[in-house]
Amino acid sequence: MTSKGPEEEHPSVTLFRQYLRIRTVQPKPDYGAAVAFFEERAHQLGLGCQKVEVAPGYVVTVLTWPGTNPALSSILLNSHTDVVPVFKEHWSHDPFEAFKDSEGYIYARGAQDMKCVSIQYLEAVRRLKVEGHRFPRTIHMTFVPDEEVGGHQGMELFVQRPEFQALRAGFALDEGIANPTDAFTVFYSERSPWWVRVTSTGRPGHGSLFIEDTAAEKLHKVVSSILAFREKEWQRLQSNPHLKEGAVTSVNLTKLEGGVAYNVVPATMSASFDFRVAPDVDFKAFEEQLQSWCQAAGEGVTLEFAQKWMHPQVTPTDDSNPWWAAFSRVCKDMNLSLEPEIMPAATDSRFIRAVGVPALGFSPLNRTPVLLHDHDERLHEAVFLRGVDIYTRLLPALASVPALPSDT
Ligand SMILES: CSCC[C@H](NC=O)C(=O)O
Ligand SMILES: [Zn+2]
Ligand SMILES: [Zn+2]
Repeated sequence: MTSKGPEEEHPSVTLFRQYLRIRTVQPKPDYGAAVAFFEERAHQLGLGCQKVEVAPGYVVTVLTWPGTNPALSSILLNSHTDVVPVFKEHWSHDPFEAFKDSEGYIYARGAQDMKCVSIQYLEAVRRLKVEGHRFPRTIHMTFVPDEEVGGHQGMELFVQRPEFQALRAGFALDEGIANPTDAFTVFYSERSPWWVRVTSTGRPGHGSLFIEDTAAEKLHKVVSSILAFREKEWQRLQSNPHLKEGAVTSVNLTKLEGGVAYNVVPATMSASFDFRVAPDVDFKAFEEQLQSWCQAAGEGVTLEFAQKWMHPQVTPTDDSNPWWAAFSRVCKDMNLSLEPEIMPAATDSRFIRAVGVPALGFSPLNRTPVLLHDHDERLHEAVFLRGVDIYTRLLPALASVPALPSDT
């Protein structure tokens, strides 16, 4: 694939690169610049623009293209504006310069996750508007803060607000993950994040003695139980070619804390785990399992949750779901092959589905190595532009889904 010279760059690519240069990087994203960028887009495209401050300094920007039949529920196109931090020394190019190499690869934090999608939505809407189309259903684009740190000051608050209700969303698209093959991955559910800290307390004393009932011994037991469970889930995934990563429960030990000196046996130690619980798990039984591992380790071992998502939802991927029918029909017509999966990580889709709005996680990026959150995150401009084509076909179909019982 060759790229055009800068003077011939496709204007959608130029806009994408402009957005990539806005430093909405955690932990201190420049949200003000992003909001101003989308307000400007609304102005240029002749779209409605609403700013909803869900928490001080956390604004959700909503761009609206009204449909011809306001009685129908709307299509929600969601994207988050923040991006994860970088390790600059590991990048071939400045991650906030949106450098394009001679082959057409654009290097930038957010190139895949998910600034591409925000601009692809906008450019598809622009094309359709320029061509003079109108569709029955209203299309809302929401640009939300805070997803990369859990969405608690973003979509989680927004879905509870009257402004969200007023959008009357019937169906949503949100982010997916790139696929290195010819196929496109589409996510119909997500694993639930459970962040668990196990704290063990025990007898302290001199480091030279055989102290009994130490915090470390008991913590070790819990760690062993949990890592044995991890191995079991890993084997289950490995041994069944039909299972994808998101269909089993994963866990990683991500933090160990405690201790003050080599020769002081500490009274407290803790271990933190990032669990991602598969949607078909019995959540109550699973929590009891965690508690019983703690109890089995001995007295004084407790657990607390830093995240505990309890509302997994599945968006049906069969023709009983008219949104899926419309989505998959377009993909079929365009000869795109789809791989429906459960999202291994957590996105804002979980908040959308939890308030009863069916959602698909879809980033139209095939033939692209998975580089989200990685060094040298990049996207080829041709793949980006193909994604605009795909939304240009998807939006008319979704915004023309005939009236549904749920619309009334
Ligand atoms: C559990 S809130 C954190 C959300 C985060 N989302 C994207 O990476 C994730 O770790 O999945
Ligand atoms: Zn993302
Ligand atoms: Zn991310």
